[in-house]
Amino acid sequence: MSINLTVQQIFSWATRLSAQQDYQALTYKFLELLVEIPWIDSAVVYEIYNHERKKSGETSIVRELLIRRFPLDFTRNNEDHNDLLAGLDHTTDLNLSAPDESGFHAWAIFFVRGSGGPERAIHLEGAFDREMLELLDRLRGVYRNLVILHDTKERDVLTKLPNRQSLDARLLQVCEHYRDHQIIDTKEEKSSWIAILDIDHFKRVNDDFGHLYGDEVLLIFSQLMEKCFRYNDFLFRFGGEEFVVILNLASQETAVNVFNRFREAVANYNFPTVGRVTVSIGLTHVDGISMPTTQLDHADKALYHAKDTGRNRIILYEDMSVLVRDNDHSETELF
Ligand SMILES: Nc1nc2c(ncn2[C@@H]2O[C@H](COP(=O)(O)OP(=O)(O)OP(=O)(O)O)[C@@H](O)[C@H]2O)c(=O)[nH]1
Repeated sequence: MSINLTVQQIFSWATRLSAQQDYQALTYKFLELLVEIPWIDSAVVYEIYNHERKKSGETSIVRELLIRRFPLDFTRNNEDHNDLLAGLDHTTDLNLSAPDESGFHAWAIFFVRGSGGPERAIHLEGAFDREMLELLDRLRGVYRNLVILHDTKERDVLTKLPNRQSLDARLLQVCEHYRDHQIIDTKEEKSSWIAILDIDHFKRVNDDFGHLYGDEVLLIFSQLMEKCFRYNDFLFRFGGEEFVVILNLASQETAVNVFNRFREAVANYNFPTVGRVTVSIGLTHVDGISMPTTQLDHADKALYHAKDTGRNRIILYEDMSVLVRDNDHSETELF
């Protein structure tokens, strides 16, 4: 079997991959190019997040793998990919099935690490000999360099969560989905919700303890988010002490409960040196009619109302009276 990929082709690949605007486009293009290779039958990318969870009532921390298949389908419940990646050697960059009598491997998994974002696993099926694997490793190197570049651009430096720029792209995708699949009844379990989460009196944390402790609060806060929300929710650092969550596959009641649970988790957490911290949350339904900026504006109005009415609470935009919405608007404009 001949490899049929020349140096020029690899160069053209690298050029096409580096022309992609973001991580999503890059990974779509990478998978598209891989399956064009005749000796590759299928190609899938998985994102692997290492989550540490404390079991309730126990003090020991359990490391739990969370694996997302690319691209994440937020309209479906978690598919469990842990089996696929269990038993692999995570200390090397390449795992292989046992070779057949001609020396070909039926599957190969290449890891991509060190980007600051999640670890990626490229799962290839087909028939691979040593020469092909060497070539694939070079392609992995090209992809890895570009993933590092995009993760640096699309993720927040401190918390490693996707940043504001990533939110804009993701929210547009979610809104477009609901434009085609409108959900009017918010009791529907298939709804999505957008929330802005703002740490209360964060200026005081900085003023009383210094910026370094402030940063530590932000970091722990982001880790609590990762522990409390689910596989198919999207988390972002919006900027400063503000974070955004797009919660998927939830009714109104579930959404309010989930955010309340998170609010309590923050209020009950003993932040090192700083002690107790609380969070206010403004929440709204992704309705499939409004523009993404309007949805964010609604969540922001609800957040303002939560701040105005005592903090450490959740306000649902849909529960606010028109009068209160308008009042908050005038305040928003004043500041
Ligand atoms: N340590 C740290 N502080 C930050 C960062 N980004 C923004 N801040 C600080 O966050 C604080 C936000 O303060 P305000 O907007 O006045 O709000 P607040 O004190 O949280 O009060 P409320 O939101 O009304 O409860 C400011 O002091 C910013 O300097 C950061 O990356 N690290």
